[in-house]
Amino acid sequence: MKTIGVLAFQGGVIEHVKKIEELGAKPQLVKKKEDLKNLDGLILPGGESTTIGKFLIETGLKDEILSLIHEGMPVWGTCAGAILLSKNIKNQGSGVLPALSIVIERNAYGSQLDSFKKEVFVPRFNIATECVFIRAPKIVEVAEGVEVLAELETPIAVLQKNILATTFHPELTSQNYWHSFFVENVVK
Ligand SMILES: NC(=O)CC[C@H](N)C(=O)O
Repeated sequence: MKTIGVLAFQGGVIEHVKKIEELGAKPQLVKKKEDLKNLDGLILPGGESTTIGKFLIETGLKDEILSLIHEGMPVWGTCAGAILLSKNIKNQGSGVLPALSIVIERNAYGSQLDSFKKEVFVPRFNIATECVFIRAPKIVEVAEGVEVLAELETPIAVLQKNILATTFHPELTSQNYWHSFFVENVVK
């Protein structure tokens, strides 16, 4: 059985845990270095990227996770998680786990009130998936080697080898397409 970690400092943790269980994999809450042992993949949930970033630095998890990602551990950042993974945050330097070759802009759709839901067709799945955007970032540039999996004017889901990032929250819908893509195809 695959074990999928969920970074559990803050944000949409429980929703990801439920999806992992639904798919028959084993969730593992990650709060300290020991929790990273024997993971097949790791999810960085949405929340507030600056807050989660501070926890990553204070606990020393930042360096551990970054080296695991460089060694090929599959990782998926949703919303704030995608910001943490970005090599370039527009006007703000880089994410705390700068592994993904994109430029991302925080809160690019406006305030909490500008949060929205949209069905977006995903060519790789050949189906439209429901996407929930909450104070979402926008991916404004992708480097060569980064595959765009879904777009809503700008890329909203990208894959670079073992790194998946979505600017929306699939864990807040009743669908499992994105979780099963991560667990079955990104985690091997
Ligand atoms: N839903 C989310 O994860 C929002 C991300 C948040 N706006 C940030 O910049 O960290």
